[in-house]
Amino acid sequence: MPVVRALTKVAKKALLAPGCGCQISAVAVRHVSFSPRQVTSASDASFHSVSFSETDHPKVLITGGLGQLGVGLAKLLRKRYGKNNVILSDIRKPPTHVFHSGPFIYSDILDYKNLREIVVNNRITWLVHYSALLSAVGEANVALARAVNITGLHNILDIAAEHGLRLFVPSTIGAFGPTSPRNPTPDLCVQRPRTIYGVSKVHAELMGEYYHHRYGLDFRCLRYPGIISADSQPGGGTTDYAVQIFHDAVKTGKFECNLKPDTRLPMMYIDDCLRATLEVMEAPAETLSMRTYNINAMSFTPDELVQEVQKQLPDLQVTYNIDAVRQGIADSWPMNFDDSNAQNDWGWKHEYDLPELVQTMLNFIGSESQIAHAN
Ligand SMILES: NC(=O)C1=CN([C@@H]2O[C@H](COP(=O)(O)OP(=O)(O)OC[C@H]3O[C@@H](n4cnc5c(N)ncnc54)[C@H](O)[C@@H]3O)[C@@H](O)[C@H]2O)C=CC1
Ligand SMILES: CC(=O)[C@H](N)C(=O)O
Repeated sequence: MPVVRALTKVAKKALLAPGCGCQISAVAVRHVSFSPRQVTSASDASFHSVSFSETDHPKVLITGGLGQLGVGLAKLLRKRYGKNNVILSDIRKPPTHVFHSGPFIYSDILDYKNLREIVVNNRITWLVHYSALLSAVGEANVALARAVNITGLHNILDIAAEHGLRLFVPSTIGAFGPTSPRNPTPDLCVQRPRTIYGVSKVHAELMGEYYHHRYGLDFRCLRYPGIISADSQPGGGTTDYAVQIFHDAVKTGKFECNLKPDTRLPMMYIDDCLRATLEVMEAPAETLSMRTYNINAMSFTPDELVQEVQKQLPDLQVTYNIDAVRQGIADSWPMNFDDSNAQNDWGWKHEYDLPELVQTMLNFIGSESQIAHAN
């Protein structure tokens, strides 16, 4: 079956799925083979370039891949689809071990033509779009955050639509604001975030869903909680304290927390986050009643985290020096996340709660620091 016809069939099916805005299906299906961006070559203007057969391994490109999450995701996907089928990209220079662990390529998401060239030359079928400025660094540089998180996303959406890619874009607890229900926060509710990061992520959710309905783009999005990892550093967010505490506890026995002790936020261990990403990317389209899902694991305050860490390291000393910007952001975010739709639709279930998280983090960082001392 020619690819455009097949895609039209898929788009029709998607449009007829529950929650899909069926009343506009005739219009949307009629437009499914048009590219959202005017391109110079007529051959680029439809979904002809790459077709993804379910029996093949996907060919994956990860943007912003040198941040907290990208290297871990590449490792997981390479194990599953083969080393050369997953390309990491970023604008930074990769550390030696990352450079030697599989394909890496320079890609600035603000350079549309370069991005298109990478997708075409490498016959990319899945795109995981991780490039972003996070909440705290975004507030410190709004113009750059707007460019990377909004203009960059437009490039990604257009390239994904033109080349028939399956596109994953993460959203965040930061896509909610002070007028959202905070305990728990459901998938569908008021979203009026007060950070450029949150505004850009709501924009990404809405644009991705619009391209899905309008052009048949296979857009998939998870709203991540704050992610906690041992072997990668966070990139300037509000939830970073929950990673830093482990490093400081092991290395110095002292930790200065920049959020108030009773600030409750949803959090997740990185292995759960990356597995959820893989699972939603592999989920059959017909199981997805929505295209943007909350995912949840645990929820804790700095005080609760400190108490759990002190069960292992009783001498840990903690002081509080509140960062007004981060505290303001945290006070506007969800305290608990409702992920029942992800559980019901594609079987999401987290594995790590607070005790397992703390044990795993301390084991990892403790053994790393022993190795460092021995060398
Ligand atoms: N880490 C977390 O706790 C959470 C992360 N997320 C989302 O997951 C994604 C990945 O997050 P992290 O790895 O933590 O972010 P990060 O801040 O650690 O890494 C982002 C990467 O984007 C790259 N980048 C910046 N400008 C770029 C450009 N013009 N072109 C290409 N790359 C560019 C940076 O060099 C950096 O390596 C982001 O979209 C973030 O919003 C969502 C919720 C929680
Ligand atoms: C929860 C996030 O999106 C991120 N970690 C941040 O704090 O900005």
